[in-house]
Amino acid sequence: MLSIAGTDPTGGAGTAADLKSITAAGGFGMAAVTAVVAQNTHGVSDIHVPPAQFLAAQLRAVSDDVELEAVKTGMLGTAEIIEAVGTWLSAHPPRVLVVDPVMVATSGDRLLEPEAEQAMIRFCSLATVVTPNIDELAVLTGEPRAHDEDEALAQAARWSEATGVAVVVKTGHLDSREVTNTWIGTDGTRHPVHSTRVDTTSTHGTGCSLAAALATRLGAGEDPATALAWVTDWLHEAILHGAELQVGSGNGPVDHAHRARRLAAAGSAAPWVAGGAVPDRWEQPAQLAARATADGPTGPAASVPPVGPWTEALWAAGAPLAGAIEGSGFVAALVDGSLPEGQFSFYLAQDAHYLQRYSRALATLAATSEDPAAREFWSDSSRHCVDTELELHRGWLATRPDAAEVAVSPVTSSYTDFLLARALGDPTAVGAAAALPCFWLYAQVGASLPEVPDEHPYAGWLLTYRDPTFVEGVRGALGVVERELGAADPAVRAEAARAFLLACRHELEFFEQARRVAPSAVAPSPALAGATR
Ligand SMILES: Nc1ncnc2c1ncn2[C@@H]1O[C@H](COP(=O)(O)OP(=O)(O)OP(=O)(O)O)[C@@H](O)[C@H]1O
Ligand SMILES: Cc1ncc(CO)c(N)n1
Repeated sequence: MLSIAGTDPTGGAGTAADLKSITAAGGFGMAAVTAVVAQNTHGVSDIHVPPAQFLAAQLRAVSDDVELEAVKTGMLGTAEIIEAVGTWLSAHPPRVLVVDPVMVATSGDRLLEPEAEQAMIRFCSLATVVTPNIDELAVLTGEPRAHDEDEALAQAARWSEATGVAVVVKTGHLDSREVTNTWIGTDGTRHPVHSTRVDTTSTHGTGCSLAAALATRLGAGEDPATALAWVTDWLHEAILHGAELQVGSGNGPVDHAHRARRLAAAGSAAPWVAGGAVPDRWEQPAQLAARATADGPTGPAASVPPVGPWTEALWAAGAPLAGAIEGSGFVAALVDGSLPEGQFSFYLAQDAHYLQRYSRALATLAATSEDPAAREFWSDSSRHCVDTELELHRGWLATRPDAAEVAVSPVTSSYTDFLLARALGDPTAVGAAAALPCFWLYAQVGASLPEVPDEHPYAGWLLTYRDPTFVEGVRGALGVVERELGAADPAVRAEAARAFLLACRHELEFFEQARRVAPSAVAPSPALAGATR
């Protein structure tokens, strides 16, 4: 996959952004340089354009040796450069050509000579797809700048029909809470991909990154809707975490590698509970908390407080995981409402599988507990799972048949198999401690907002887990676990603490799993999306 673009020595835009984006999208990146640009996060200070013959020599060096899947062009700078690239492309037409008609940088600096605009407009007709921002779309079409998305879509559709080139309409420059990228096919078909706006100044190079990643996915054979959904989702994460890079003091770059790092961490086979985190024999409550907090973060206070020394020690040991859940991408987006609907649907479909199995684990605890109060509690909870709690799931999934059909995932089955094994094969103190995080940590997330606004897209979910009946259930579970631990042998108690911590970690994995599948696996089919939006 070849990028033909200018440079950015601070790594945020141009060929540097393209190579990082191509890598992130799963391709092998190559780059031919059109212009050497002295720029940083504050803007462009100088541009050196090497002779056009020299670019032609670079391109020949590539095509003499390498067969390309796709080409992306960015900053072309001058009419001579545009012509050199056009000549080379005509001799070596790639299967996929994405043209990002770069004219003006986010900083406002011109990256194309004004007299080269007409050449750029003609050049665009060579493309499979062009990715103009709102201002560039106006230049391309020779029409006034679109005021809103509908106007931009109509402009793009007219231009696309006339030229036979597809357009991705990007609403990044419009003032809206949603940012939508829409693929407009030459026959007028539309594939909208919705994303939420990130309040950030780290958007240097977003246009380059989108175009390069899109070319890579299309070059790999993905259809336009699937490719654009992947790119938009990946770029959203890169923008969201761009500021953490702390690169420059102006408009910073996006973090192209954030997803790769997150997935690498998720793939780690390191043990979830370190050897020695739990004593072999747990004799005194403080033994556990002391070990768990000696070398790690402490975490938030429990929204439903512990009911005695044993559950207090469990919270202290599990609190870093409660903190990790609170700060996880999935839960943070669920709580602030920016979670893509497809991810929520995937999560909820898995949770429906989970609750069916969880209810069996609770019924097992009801059957094996000697204490009549515990028996009654587990039995009520088992039923509550499948009647009341699952109502939420049934309601949501009834209108999303594609999500409702998703089979049980490996993360869901490893959690539920673990719970069932603890309930079926271990002393009841262990089974009870394993079942506790599902109550306790859900109440924790349910309580994260002081108030749930009516228009919150996931209000139903948040309200379920802050409901007084649910919180009462959490207290019930805490009471049972406190008594079970108090009565247990120290070795069994230690097993119970281990099971509790493992279950906390399973909870984190369970929430995060929806961010580890491709958007095409969690979103409704494109046809359905078109019909429902
Ligand atoms: N603030 C934001 N929040 C969420 N997504 C954004 C934001 N800004 C940009 N994007 C994403 O990046 C894509 C490209 O952004 P934009 O429309 O700003 O392109 P551009 O102007 O060509 O970029 P460039 O600054 O590189 O020239 C958008 O379509 C959108 O997917
Ligand atoms: C080289 C280059 N290409 C594109 C852009 C647009 O962001 C930029 N700033 N620099």
